[in-house]
Amino acid sequence: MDSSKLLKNVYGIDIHFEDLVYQVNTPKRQEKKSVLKGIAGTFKSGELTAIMGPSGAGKSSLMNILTGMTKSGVSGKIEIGKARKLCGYIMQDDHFFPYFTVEETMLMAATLKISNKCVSLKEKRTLIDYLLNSLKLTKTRHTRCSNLSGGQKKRLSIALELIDNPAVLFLDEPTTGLDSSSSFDTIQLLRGLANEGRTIVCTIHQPSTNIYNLFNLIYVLSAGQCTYQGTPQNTVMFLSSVGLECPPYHNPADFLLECVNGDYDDHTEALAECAKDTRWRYDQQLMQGETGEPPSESQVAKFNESQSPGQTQPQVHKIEIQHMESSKDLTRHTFPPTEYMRLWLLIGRCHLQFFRDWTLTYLKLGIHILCAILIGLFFGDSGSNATKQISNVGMIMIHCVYLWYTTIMPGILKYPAEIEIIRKETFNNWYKLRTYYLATIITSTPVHIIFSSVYITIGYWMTEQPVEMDRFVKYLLSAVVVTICADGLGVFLGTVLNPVNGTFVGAVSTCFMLTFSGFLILLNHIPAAMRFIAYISPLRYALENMVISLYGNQREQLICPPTEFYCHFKNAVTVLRQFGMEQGDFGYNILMILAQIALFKMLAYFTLKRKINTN
Ligand SMILES: Nc1ncnc2c1ncn2[C@@H]1O[C@H](COP(=O)(O)OP(=O)(O)OP(=O)(O)O)[C@@H](O)[C@H]1O
Repeated sequence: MDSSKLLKNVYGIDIHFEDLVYQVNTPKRQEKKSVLKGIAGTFKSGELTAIMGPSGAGKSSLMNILTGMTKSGVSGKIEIGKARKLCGYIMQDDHFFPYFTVEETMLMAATLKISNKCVSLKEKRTLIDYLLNSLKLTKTRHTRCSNLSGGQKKRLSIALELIDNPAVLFLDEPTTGLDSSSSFDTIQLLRGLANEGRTIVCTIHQPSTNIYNLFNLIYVLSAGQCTYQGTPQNTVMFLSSVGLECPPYHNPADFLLECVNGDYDDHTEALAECAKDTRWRYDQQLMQGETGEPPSESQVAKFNESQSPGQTQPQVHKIEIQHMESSKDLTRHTFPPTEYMRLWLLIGRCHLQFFRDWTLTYLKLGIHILCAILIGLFFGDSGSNATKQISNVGMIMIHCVYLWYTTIMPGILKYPAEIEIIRKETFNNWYKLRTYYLATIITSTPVHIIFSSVYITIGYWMTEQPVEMDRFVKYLLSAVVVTICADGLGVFLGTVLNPVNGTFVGAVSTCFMLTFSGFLILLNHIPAAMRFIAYISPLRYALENMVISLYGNQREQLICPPTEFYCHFKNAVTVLRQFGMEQGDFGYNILMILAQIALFKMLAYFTLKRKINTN
C-alpha cells in the first residue's frame, strides 16, 4: 500500500463557535471571572490558524475548550461535535517514555492506534518510514526520546499524532523553546499539513514576519475578546481602519500585539467591534487589489463560489478532501484495535520499559539481595536459637518495614513522572485509562512477587528459620501481599499528592503503621480507644502472620544453647504469648491485607482518572 495515501485521504472539518463564554471561579467564590467573553470564529479545513494574544488573554483556555479538555464553566455553541474523535491535541510540552527510541515510540503509537486488521505491521513500518522522512526524523530513528533536541521532540509529537491521520490538529505553543530556524521549519511543516486538507490550529507567541505570513488565519484574543480574525496580510490594513498605523519596517505581528496589549492606548473595544467583520479573512490582493477596505459582501460571495469547499485560500497541492455531510460519516480511514488487544500491547510496553530502566531492575534486585545478606549476617541463627527470639521477631519487623518502604516510595513517584504522557495518550484516544491502569497492575505485580520472594528467601535460609515448606510458604505469602499493599498505597498517594507531599505522607504513615504493628508497643498495651488504629495497619497483619507462620501450629522446641541456664522462649508458643498473637488467624489476616490492596488500587484508579481529567 502507498503509505502516503493513508495520510492524504483527509476529512475536511470546519470548526465553528459562537457566543463562547468561559467562566472560572475566583478566590471570592461568589464572583466568577469571565476568561472568554462571548467570542465567535471559524477555523476552516485546509487552513493553518494561529491563536495569538497577550499572556493571560485566554488562548490556552480557548484551545482546551475546542479540544474538549475543558468542559465545566463553558457555554455557547461549538460546531465540532463528534468530530472531536478525529482530532489530535499536541500539548505545549513534549512528553515521551525516555527509554524508547523514536522508531519504537512510533511503532507503539501505530500499533495502539491502528488495528493490524486494517493496516498490516509491514505497512505500518512503511508508514513510519514515510512520516519520519517527511518530518526529517530519519536520522534520529534509533535515538532514545530523552536524547532528542527540542525541535526533534516537537516533530516527533506531531509525527505520533499524524499516524492515524487526524482531520484536526490542535497545538499549544508549538514553537516555544525552539530557535527561529526550528520554529520556521515547524510552522512550515504545519502549513504543509493544512494544505493537505486538515484543520490546524495553534497558539503562538510573537512570531517573526516569516512565520506570521505562513498562517492562513490569525485569531487574536485580548482580555477574553476577539480583537482580530483575518489574514496576516490584512493585519496592517485592519489596524489602520481603527486609526492604528503600523510604522514602516515594523513586524505586523509585533505591532498587532503591541496594539492589543494597550501600548498605544486601550483600543480593545474598537478592535473587538471591527473584528466582528469576518471579511478580513479574505486575501485583499487575491480579490480586489489594495483598496484599504475589506472586500464587499458581494465580492466575498463571488469569491466563495469560485472556491471548492474547504478551499478559502489558494491551495498548494491538489488533495483528496472528503467533506462531512453528517456525523454518521465520522469514521477514521483506519480503525483502532480492540481494548483487549491494546491491553496486551501496553503490557508489552510496560515490560520493555521496566527492563530498559536498570534502576528499576538490576539495581533494585541487587540492593534487595545485598540487604537480605546483610540482615542475614546480622541475625545469624536467630531463627533456631531460643535465646534470640525477641531479635528474631525484630528481624521480621525489619523485613516488613524494608519491603514496605522500598515499595511505597517508587509507587508514590511512579505516576507523577508519567502523568503527562498518560494524559496525552488517553486524550488522543491511544487507549482508555482503565486499560493502561490494568496493564501496569498486571506488569508490576509479578515484579513485586519476584523481588520480595528473592529478598525473603535469602533472609529465611540465612537466619535458620524452620525448614518446613508450609511455614516458609505462609511466611513468604504474607511478605508478598504486604509488598503489593505498599505498592497500592504508594500509587494512591502518588495520584492524590505531589511527589514532595506524597513522600512526606508516605513516610509518616509508615511510621504510624510501624508503631501500631504490635512489636514496638504490644497490642494489649495500647489504650482500647486507640487500638482500632492497629487494625488498619497492614504491617500489623503481616507481622502477626509471619510470626504465627514461624511459631504457630505446634512448632517443636527451639534450641537452647548448652551455655544457657534457662531459655524463656524454648517453647515457640511462648513467643506468640509474649506478643499477644496466640489467637492470630492467618487466613483472616491475609484477607484483611487483600481487602486493603483492593481498596487502594480502586481508589488510586479514581484519583488517577480525576488527575488526568483536570488540567
Ligand atoms: N481554571 C481556572 N481557574 C482560574 N483562572 C483561570 C483558569 N483557567 C484560566 N484562568 C485564567 O484565565 C486567564 C487566561 O488563561 P489562559 O491560560 O487561557 O491564558 P493564555 O492566553 O493561554 O496565557 P499564556 O500565553 O500566558 O499561556 C488567566 O488570567 C488565567 O489565570
